[in-house]
Amino acid sequence: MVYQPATGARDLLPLDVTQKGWIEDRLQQVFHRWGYHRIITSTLERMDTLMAGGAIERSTVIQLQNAEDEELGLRPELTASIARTAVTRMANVRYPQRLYYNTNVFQRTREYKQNRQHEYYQAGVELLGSSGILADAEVLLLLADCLQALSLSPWYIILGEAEITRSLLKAFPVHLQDKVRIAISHLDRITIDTLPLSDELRERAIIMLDLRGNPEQVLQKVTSMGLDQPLQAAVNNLQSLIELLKSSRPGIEIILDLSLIQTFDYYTGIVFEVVSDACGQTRVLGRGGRYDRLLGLYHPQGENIPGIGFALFLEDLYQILLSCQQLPQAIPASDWLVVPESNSAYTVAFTYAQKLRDSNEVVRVEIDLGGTDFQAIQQYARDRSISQIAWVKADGSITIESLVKN
Ligand SMILES: N[C@@H](Cc1c[nH]c[nH+]1)C(=O)O
Repeated sequence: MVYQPATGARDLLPLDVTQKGWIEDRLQQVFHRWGYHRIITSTLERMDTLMAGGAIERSTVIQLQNAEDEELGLRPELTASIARTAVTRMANVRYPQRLYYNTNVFQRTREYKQNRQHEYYQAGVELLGSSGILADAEVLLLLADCLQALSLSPWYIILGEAEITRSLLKAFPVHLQDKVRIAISHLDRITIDTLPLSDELRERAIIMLDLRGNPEQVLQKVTSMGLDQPLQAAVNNLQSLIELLKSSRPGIEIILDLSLIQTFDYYTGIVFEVVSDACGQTRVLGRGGRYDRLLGLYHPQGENIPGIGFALFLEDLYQILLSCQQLPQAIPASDWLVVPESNSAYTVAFTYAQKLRDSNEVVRVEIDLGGTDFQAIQQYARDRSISQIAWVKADGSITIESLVKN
């Protein structure tokens, strides 16, 4: 019998881990440079926590049952868990809180008409306790820094605003809102033409199809739709944010898309995706947005604390960086192979290897475990790109052999 991993689960081998680590290290450095601290929440959550935001479909969660008969699920994303932790476990902290994570998530997808479970990795940030465009801009500029740290140009941000989009959709009959939304987000003019809408509403849907592209033009178009005062204020806010981003990071590419709707539905302000066209691939590398009512759902007194964040998808980053040939092609080589030349040289070999390890924080030292001859040991060291062999004799004498790198 061959033991397989669970369907959709994955094992990462040393080279995969090296390559994933290369991405994670760069992202983590950026998160640290912006003053963010890592948080680790539980992989398992109660289903009611996961679903509280009303954002997660039960069927997409991999569920478990424990002895206490609690309904549990594997987290499909991190924002709900971090919101829960923040308001229950970090009750007396000062805001803003700058948190980041780098971890696995699980989502059940219905590929090939089967229920398949899948494990993915995400790295992201949540900035809690600040509303307003300064916090929005911080998170988007931090995202830009992440992309730069991975040298993934060209890339652009697709920016939307959940509240504006929701308000624009409210004009449509409730039972058609979803259809209109999906048609708009798929640029599907044919569906819009065939839906039972009044001429005025059809006209509105067609204008909405066009609310995507150059920010200045889109803002002008939406303003011309005759918005009420709160909606116009949200549009003005978006305009100020875009100006701030453009002046703080000249050259940043933003596509404004007021039909952008995210999978998770807890967003109350800006929503965004980051897309890269680097190395002949177009990929959505991450997404996020502002959620000012989510923490209130978990707060014992229902107090609302604003939040904004994003998640980057490590698999997509990996795929695009692989085609850019930017990822390490091998696992890190050891620096030393310490070879006891006889049974009585074991102690000396361990002592010498330890001395090497203690001399330098990043040195990698292997011990030869015996059973092969001189030539096989040299061949092993060459194959593994080990740069030096220390031949150790029982009398304590050590001969160092440097291998020329090929
Ligand atoms: N958790 C969201 C991304 C996000 C982080 N913060 C806000 N939004 C997702 O996985 O899509």
